[in-house]
Amino acid sequence: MSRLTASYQVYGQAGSFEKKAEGIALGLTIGSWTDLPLLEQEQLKKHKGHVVSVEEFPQSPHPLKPDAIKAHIKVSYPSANFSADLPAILTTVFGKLSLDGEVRLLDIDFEEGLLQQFPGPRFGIDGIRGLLDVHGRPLVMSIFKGVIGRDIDYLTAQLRQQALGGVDLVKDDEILFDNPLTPFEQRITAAKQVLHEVYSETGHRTLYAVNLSGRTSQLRDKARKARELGADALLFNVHAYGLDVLQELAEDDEIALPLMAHPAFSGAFTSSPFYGVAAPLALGKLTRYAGADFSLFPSPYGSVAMEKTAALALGEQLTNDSLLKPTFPVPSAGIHPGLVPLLINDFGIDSIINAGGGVHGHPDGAAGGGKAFRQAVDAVLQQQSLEDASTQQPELKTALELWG
Ligand SMILES: CSCCC(=O)C(=O)COP(=O)(O)O
Ligand SMILES: [Mg+2]
Repeated sequence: MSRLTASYQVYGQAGSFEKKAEGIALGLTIGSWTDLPLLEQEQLKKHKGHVVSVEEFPQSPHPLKPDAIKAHIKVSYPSANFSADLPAILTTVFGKLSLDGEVRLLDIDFEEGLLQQFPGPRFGIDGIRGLLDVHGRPLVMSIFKGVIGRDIDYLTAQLRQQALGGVDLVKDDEILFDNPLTPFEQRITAAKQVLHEVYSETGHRTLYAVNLSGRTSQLRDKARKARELGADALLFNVHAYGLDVLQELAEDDEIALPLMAHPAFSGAFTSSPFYGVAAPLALGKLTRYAGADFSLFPSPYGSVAMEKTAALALGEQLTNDSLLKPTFPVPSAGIHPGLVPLLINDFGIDSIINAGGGVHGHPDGAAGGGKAFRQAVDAVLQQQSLEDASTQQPELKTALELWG
């Protein structure tokens, strides 16, 4: 019978972890069974969790509890216990356990048969590159900024400047919801027109990811309408809605648009070193399994930084060999052109350089900001230092003078 294996981090006294692990394996599956008649025990055994391993780390004491050390526990669960969907899987491996003191879900290992039940990205990295016809370099994305309370003319003017800067994608800020000044459908049609104009003038193609928002029951129809209107991609605050909602959108052939997962709200359950879910699992593996073509997350060196090993592991989960297509890693927040060499070094060419303030805050405006990023990318690919490249590239020079 196939099984699913979950890895946990716990703290406790050395030597206490086998019992703790058995408690999890039993507690999350058949509960107490020892007092039941033999026949029933046999029947229930098929459904019991198994302790796979227990590893103690005496060199990692708890920072606040003198007696406690860290341990990793692995428990496997029979797939007969759950249906093949993320709500059932998450409830099985970390349902009530998530409420039971200092325990953190580090990873879930899906066997191939179970993994095949998940869609993964519809487009993946190659599919997105194909839409843009951009290969061999990281993509550059910018974010609308300061458009709340502004009308559609303001939004399209800002979009035009971003596209003229040569960025490959522009996304809504995740905090722009449906509103009377820039309604969802009008954003799509107006953006389409502007981006077509820029393409006619310059030959440069930019895609726009509109924020799919509102009540869950409306999302499918809104997303289908977006497709009818010619939307390029959908931004989605997946962790505010839940991964299964993303999966529903990803599997819908009448939507069939690239899906961009925003990390909003995920810090609430990924940030603690003691509780919650590890970011590489939540924003990496599971976001990919549920069907995101892009996953945004805090880079290790921007304004909202994620610890570097976690950010690198997250990028790895999005792109490693799998039955499923890879998801574009989008390390974000506080990004400026001076960080491009680090970003490419850490996340590779198959990643997206994403900036809001680093584009709009450029003294030459958003067009200048976009150009500075593209110039920084070209310099890195030509193995030139940004300083050297900036002698020939005025927008990059200005950005480096401003942000370093
Ligand atoms: C925390 S990752 C999400 C990035 C994001 O949504 C954003 O608005 C970043 O803006 P910035 O001005 O920091 O580039
Ligand atoms: Mg944002």
